[in-house]
Amino acid sequence: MNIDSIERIGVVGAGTMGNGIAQVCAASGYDVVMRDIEPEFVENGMEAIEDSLGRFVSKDRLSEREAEEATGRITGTTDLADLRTCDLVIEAAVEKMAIKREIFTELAEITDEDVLLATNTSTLSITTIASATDREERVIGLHFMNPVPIMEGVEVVVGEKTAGETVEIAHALAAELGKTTWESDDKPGFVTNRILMPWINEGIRAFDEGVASKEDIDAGMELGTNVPMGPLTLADHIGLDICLDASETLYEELGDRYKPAYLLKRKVDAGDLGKKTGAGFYEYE
Ligand SMILES: NC(=O)c1ccc[n+]([C@@H]2O[C@H](COP(=O)([O-])OP(=O)(O)OC[C@H]3O[C@@H](n4cnc5c(N)ncnc54)[C@H](O)[C@@H]3O)[C@@H](O)[C@H]2O)c1
Repeated sequence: MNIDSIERIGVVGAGTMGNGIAQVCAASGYDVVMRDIEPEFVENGMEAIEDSLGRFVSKDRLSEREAEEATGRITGTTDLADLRTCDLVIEAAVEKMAIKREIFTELAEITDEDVLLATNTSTLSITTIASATDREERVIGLHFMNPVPIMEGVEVVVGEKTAGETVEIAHALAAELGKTTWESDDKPGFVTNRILMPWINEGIRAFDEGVASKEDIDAGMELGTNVPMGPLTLADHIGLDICLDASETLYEELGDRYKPAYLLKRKVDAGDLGKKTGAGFYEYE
């Protein structure tokens, strides 16, 4: 198995992330089979893809024909067995360990043994998901960012038993989709959500405790720290259920993370205050 042998990609889940992943795969020339549990969810996913491709066409970033061809490469289904001929599967169903494990067990049963199984989980352990299969070395985290067609980054998450070859294919696939990757070990929340979720929760808490209006909390973070969206707007974009599931996993695994970091105190005591002293976490000329 190598990147050139991948022609057909299965996507499990047709929600916010699943339909975005299906879209970028199809727009990059892959045949896609997208599965959800109800016909209505599959239809909604297909509509979201058509709308999104339409926006690319109206901004001259895609021709009408390319958009039509991309849509034509996607088949919707409610039957997981329709993914049996896929060369690689990306799971983007709900953020529940029991459901993901069930899906992975079934995927391992229906697909060829060398097929790579990736999960888009935000926080859950790749190793635990992989252990529901008989091919742990071929299971990996491919954590796309929302909205998938717009965001350039993909986090590659390496489980305890993920093989080097699987990691290589994951990076190569992301590159084929026009994405840029970074790698994380299989630790709760990986790089992104381990840092993002406490930030979102602190924004929600600040609002709840009357620090400022929700508009002013978002404006403060946007204008004050140069992020494109404040925490409350971003939480709405991600989906509050997804944020809660992710936060619960982090809380369960990592506990109270709000005390000043030990390393922060040590750096300050050492006089490494950042750019102004020439060294902080990075070194400056
Ligand atoms: N929303 C985000 O910003 C974001 C970003 C990165 C990763 N993720 C992760 O991506 C995954 C999907 O999140 P989402 O935001 O697309 O959620 P969503 O609620 O929009 O969509 C989830 C979809 O999965 C479907 N589903 C449930 N059980 C299924 C099954 N057994 N088989 C197939 N489909 C099933 C649901 O019907 C729903 O349509 C989660 O693991 C989430 O943590 C989300």
